[in-house]
Amino acid sequence: SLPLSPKPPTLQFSMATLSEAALVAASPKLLFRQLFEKESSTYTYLLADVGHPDKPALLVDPVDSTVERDLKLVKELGLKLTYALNTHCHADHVTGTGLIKGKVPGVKSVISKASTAKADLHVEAGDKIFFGNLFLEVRATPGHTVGCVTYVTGDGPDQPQPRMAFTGDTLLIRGCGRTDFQGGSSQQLYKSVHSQIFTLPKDTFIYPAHDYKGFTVSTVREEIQFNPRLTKDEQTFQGIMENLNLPYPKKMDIAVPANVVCGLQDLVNNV
Ligand SMILES: N[C@@H](CCC(=O)N[C@@H](CSS)C(=O)NCC(=O)O)C(=O)O
Repeated sequence: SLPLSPKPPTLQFSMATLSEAALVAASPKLLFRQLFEKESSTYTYLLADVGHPDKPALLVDPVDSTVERDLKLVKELGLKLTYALNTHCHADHVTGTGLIKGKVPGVKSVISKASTAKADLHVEAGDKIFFGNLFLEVRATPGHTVGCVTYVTGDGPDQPQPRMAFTGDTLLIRGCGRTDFQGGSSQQLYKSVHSQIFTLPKDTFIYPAHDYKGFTVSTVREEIQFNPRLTKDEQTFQGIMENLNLPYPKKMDIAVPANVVCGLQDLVNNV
């Protein structure tokens, strides 16, 4: 008789084989897009409740130079943009929130109260920003700037699972925001990340405002394990932050004054 040929291996994919961060947040209602602005390596996020008849949407951290692209996408997808949010007063690029307000009547700009920047809505820890039946919860995460917040998708039966945290510059993938200007404090940043982000469920997705190495998404579990700065004890972390020796952002002198007035330095009355 013929020798039995070995059975070809069957292909098996399990949750354990795939990187957790490669999975997309599961919600039949949430439309989610991650958009990139190359010059400042900034991520803008579009979220919408497509289970709601109006398809209300919001943008997190839009950039002035990519507003046209973002609004074209919003239109193509038939969404109704209701909010344009900033995680903080950015120092490296001009926010797109002011421009968006001028182009889409009714959109409200949002930033933290602690930022002292102009906006239609000033949020604080614990506030909820609803778009349709979905919402973002506000967590105060000062340290990169005094007014930094992290927006986290809601905790509830109809909200996206796993949760998603839009961390701005507080927590970057395998990094974190610098703490050497705009009221920055490495002590505060360490506390913010450990108390407000690392305490979220481990499968929570981390979506930062920047990435300089080509990463797109991480999870709380991954950052607790692999973040080269925030896995250290607080004293070592402070030493790391004091010795980053990063040059100031090239656009800082333009960006900060513009962003305190919603990105519209010359049109203060329109904010
Ligand atoms: N080269 C860029 C600015 C790069 C930079 O400083 N990034 C900030 C966030 S934007 S204020 C940061 O916190 N970086 C942390 C890090 O470890 O890189 C430019 O000129 O715009």
